[in-house]
Amino acid sequence: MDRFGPNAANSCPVTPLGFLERTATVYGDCPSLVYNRTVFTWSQTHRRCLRLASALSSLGISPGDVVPLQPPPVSILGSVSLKSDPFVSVLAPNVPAMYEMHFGVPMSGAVLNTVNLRLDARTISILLRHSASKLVFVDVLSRPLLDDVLRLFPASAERPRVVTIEDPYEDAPPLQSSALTYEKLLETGDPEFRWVRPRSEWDPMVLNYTSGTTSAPKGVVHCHRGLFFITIDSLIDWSVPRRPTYLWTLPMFHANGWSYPWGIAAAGGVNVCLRRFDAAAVYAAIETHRVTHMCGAPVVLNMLANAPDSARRPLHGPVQVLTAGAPPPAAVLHRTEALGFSVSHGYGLTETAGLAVSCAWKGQWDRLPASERARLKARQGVRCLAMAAVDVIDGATGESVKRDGNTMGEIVLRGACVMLGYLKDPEATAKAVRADGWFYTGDVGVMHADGYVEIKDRSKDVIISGGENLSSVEVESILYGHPAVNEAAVVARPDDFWGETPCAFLSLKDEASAAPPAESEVIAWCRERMPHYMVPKTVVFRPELPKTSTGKIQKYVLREIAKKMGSAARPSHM
Ligand SMILES: Nc1ncnc2c1ncn2[C@@H]1O[C@H](COP(=O)(O)OP(=O)(O)OP(=O)(O)O)[C@@H](O)[C@H]1O
Repeated sequence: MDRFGPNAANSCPVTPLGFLERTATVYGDCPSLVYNRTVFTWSQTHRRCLRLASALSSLGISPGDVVPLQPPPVSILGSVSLKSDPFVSVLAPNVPAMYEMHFGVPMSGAVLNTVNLRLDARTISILLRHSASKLVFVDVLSRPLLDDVLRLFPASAERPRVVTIEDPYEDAPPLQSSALTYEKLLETGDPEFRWVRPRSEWDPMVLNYTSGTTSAPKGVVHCHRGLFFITIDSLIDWSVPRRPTYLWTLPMFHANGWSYPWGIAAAGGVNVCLRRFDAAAVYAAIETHRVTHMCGAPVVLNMLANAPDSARRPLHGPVQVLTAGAPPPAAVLHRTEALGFSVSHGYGLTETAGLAVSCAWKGQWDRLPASERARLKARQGVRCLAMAAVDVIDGATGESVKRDGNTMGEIVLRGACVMLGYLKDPEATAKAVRADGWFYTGDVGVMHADGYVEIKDRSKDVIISGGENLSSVEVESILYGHPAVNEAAVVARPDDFWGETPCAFLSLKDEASAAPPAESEVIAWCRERMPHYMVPKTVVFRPELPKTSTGKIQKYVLREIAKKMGSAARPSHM
């Protein structure tokens, strides 16, 4: 047999950036993006992204061998050298420029860093300095936030150049005429620019900081190859057809919107951009644009399911909703599906750039009662096609746990979309990506007999009561079934006798405010539905539960509150 290997024709680096050119050829006249009254076609989006790449490249950002055809006027761009640190950060909601940057920035050879704009100024200033960003794009409404961020830079630190993204639909204080704006920058770019292809598919393409749910955010770096695989996988796994109408309810700054900016381009779909949203805005956008697809954390499903009648509109047809990012309680899935949404559930991390595992649906499950369907759908599922493997392993032995849906272990993953590593943090990288070939997620789960994985907790959230490991997620999912409960989070409260006991923090639905349940009622309700050791011994009502900027409940904040409560009085009845 001949010995074949890679050759010049089959080993060109893969990248999701190439999807744009193809889509502009096929769907050039079709709408690519809608934002208020602004509508672009795919050929316009393609040219705008090339302009952006060209303009950035003239700032000296590209690897050095690309000469811009029309050098921009120096007076507009000033002088800035981005050669040594090619990170370009952006602080913006889901507006057209944010979408274009997912192509235009890496097409210039730079690495895109989308910063969560709900973070506080201190954290953002740390992230910008950590990534040594030399250029920051900022949404016009976030200018005051960025000013605060820059004020926190030490006097000796180099400040990034700022480019403001204006918005004709928003009232914002006028900018100085000398200010560099996104559109001015684009005007300097060449729409025929030959974009900078990666020299290797392992070249970094994006940097994303994790949500900071369990600790300080970590800078996750992904390469072209990983993003190419996850993008294609995300389309196949969710069965996204050609030309979907996709509503941007998931922030693009959250793990690059699970890689759907590139995915919707690949499918030639319409990106419906929303700067801000609530239930009424989402229902209205679905009706106006005849949305077919949208993504959101379970908190978004909860918002849709618990929306007042005045905010709701009947759905025109099937709307596919993909949820991930936190455990979706079965009760919330059930309620959302009852409204006509077709919900798919997946699991992923910033470190996998999107969904690596999904609850692949089996036809025979359609015949089950709705509550049973929701229970099955709340499981995280099986590996997506492009992933090599997922397993749940015992921390001590490194062996797979029993497939009994009961034995807990750490969820580990292997596949092309696993990150390159954490920026400037070799220690954390080595802890997460180990020599045994697994990426350690830090999530605790079980493997069911049918090969489906289910998350039981994050390792830091597991409650150990009387020596028994107790899944806070399981208790929460039952609490979500209580008719008065809007949101539930269960954390450990220290206990002199049991070590820890479950403490439930609840926010109630608006309609329950007239006759809110008492703590004892909730406890009694739980005792009828779960083993006694799992029943919360304390119930705390709050108007709202604290959340991270990506909508995840901040359990560490609640854990601190529970810790301060000290040990509960020793129960006599257990
Ligand atoms: N379908 C899901 N069900 C349960 N949990 C999920 C699901 N999808 C994601 N998660 C949780 O979200 C985590 C990934 O979230 P993300 O990458 O946004 O940062 P974070 O882990 O919240 O923040 P940090 O790592 O800084 O604490 C997973 O490790 C898991 O705990």
